[in-house]
Amino acid sequence: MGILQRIYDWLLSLFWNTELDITMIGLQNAGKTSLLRVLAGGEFTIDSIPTVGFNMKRVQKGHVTLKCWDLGGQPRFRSMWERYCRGVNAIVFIVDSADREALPVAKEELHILLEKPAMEGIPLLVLGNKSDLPDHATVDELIEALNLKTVTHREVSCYGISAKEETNLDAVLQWLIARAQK
Ligand SMILES: Nc1nc2c(ncn2[C@@H]2O[C@H](COP(=O)(O)OP(=O)(O)OP(=O)(O)O)[C@@H](O)[C@H]2O)c(=O)[nH]1
Ligand SMILES: [Mg+2]
Repeated sequence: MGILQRIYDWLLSLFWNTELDITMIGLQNAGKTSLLRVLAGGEFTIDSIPTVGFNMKRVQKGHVTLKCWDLGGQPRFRSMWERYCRGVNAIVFIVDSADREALPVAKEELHILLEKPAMEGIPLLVLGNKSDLPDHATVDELIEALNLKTVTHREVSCYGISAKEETNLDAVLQWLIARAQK
């Protein structure tokens, strides 16, 4: 590549490339790491290893780079969620929609986090993952179970997805990329 072309590309990236910070949280086994792997163009694996601490991947979509922080969901890692959610462009809260017994704990952890003053106004995308499994909770059921109607002073959306079958992932990317226009 010629030097002029390289300077031109560099200038273009300065003006056009927007990087968004996204943090993915949720209880263990919800599918955060699986979702991020698939969004980044990788293969879905059934034997995904529980995340110790955190994991970061960049997802490039046109002129927008999504810098995604995927945090561990086991109880011992939940206290660090707040630190990684401060100042981000969006929080993605993922639940296993087929594990109805885990929803009360998920609701509690979500609301504990959102009540923190530093979380005020940060857009929230709630994803009910594993829609490929039988008897999964619908979006309406998730809105109810997670008490999402009480979440105010921020943008909130809730989608049903499957990282495994790659269902509805375009909607997820569209929603995240739209945070760049705000
Ligand atoms: N059927 C089905 N299984 C899924 C889906 N997404 C993830 N899984 C499985 O769920 C399990 C947990 O996935 P992970 O991505 O490791 O979950 P995590 O939320 O990152 O868990 P922690 O890192 O411990 O917080 C793995 O066995 C995945 O294969 C999905 O859409 N459908
Ligand atoms: Mg993980």
